Amino acid sequence: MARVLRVARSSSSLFSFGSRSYSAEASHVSSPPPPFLGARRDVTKERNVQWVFLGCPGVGKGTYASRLSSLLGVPHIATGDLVRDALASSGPLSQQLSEIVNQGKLVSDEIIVNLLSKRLEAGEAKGESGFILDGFPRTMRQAEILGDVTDIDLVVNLKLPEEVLVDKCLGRRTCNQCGKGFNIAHINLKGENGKPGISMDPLLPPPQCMSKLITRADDTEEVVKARLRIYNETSQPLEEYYRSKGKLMEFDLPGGIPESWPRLLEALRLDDYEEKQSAAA
Ligand SMILES: Nc1ncnc2c1ncn2[C@@H]1O[C@H](COP(=O)(O)OP(=O)(O)O)[C@@H](O)[C@H]1O
Repeated sequence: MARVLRVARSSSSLFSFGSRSYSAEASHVSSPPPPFLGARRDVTKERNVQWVFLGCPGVGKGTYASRLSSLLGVPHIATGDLVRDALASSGPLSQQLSEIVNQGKLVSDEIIVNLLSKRLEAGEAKGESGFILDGFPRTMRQAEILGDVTDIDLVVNLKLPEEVLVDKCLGRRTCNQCGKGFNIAHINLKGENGKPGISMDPLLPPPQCMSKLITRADDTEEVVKARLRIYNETSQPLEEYYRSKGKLMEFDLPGGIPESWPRLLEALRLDDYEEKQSAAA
């Protein structure tokens, strides 16, 4: 992060990110857009990447953000994980969050900014630099706050047909021992009206995880549909906001991981990244 982000909680209607305070209502965009560094830039020579992943629930943001973060050596920070960690802890915040999350609603900007600030601050203390944000920003207000405190290089918007998203959310499973994510859904959507079909094999767990799979409490059909509706309402302006800054990269996933991963690396001009890294070492 270019600047240290500190959380200084003030009154209930004011919250802070970095040196700035925000009212819960007012909205503004301050600094002019930073220069577009983008994916074409040689990530080996500059500071670590500061990227954002946008996309509907179930699109696979977590999977691709996590793979890229391992490749680029930057932390993958998923606000959904921060919320689930806070939910798992005891205390009043956990109770407050569980009601919101289990209805598929968004938690307040104040709470999410506080959770993210704390996570970034802890990372900085450990010497982390750069990040791939997954699930943040989710609202225009969050995007404006983020833009006030740091430069985002690139926003990757992952896309899948809506019909696929619900099935993918319902197929999600996590091993409660190793923490890895899997998906048991078989997707086979036929192409129509000029749109290509899409098929995805399930991502099945290894035998040792099979009996330890858990499903997220908010991955029920009703809650997933509510999350998709809320995402569509709040994401449109975000896409436009980043598009107007020349930072948005749209990426239609062509299928499952085996087809999509190499194409995503190509789109990010990272297809020969590993080779370049070992040549430079
Ligand atoms: N940036 C955010 N703003 C508000 N709420 C958030 C944010 N990120 C995560 N959450 C909360 O955590 C829940 C789970 O988030 P996530 O794991 O990103 O799920 P999804 O599958 O919907 O992308 C969301 O439904 C929401 O309640």
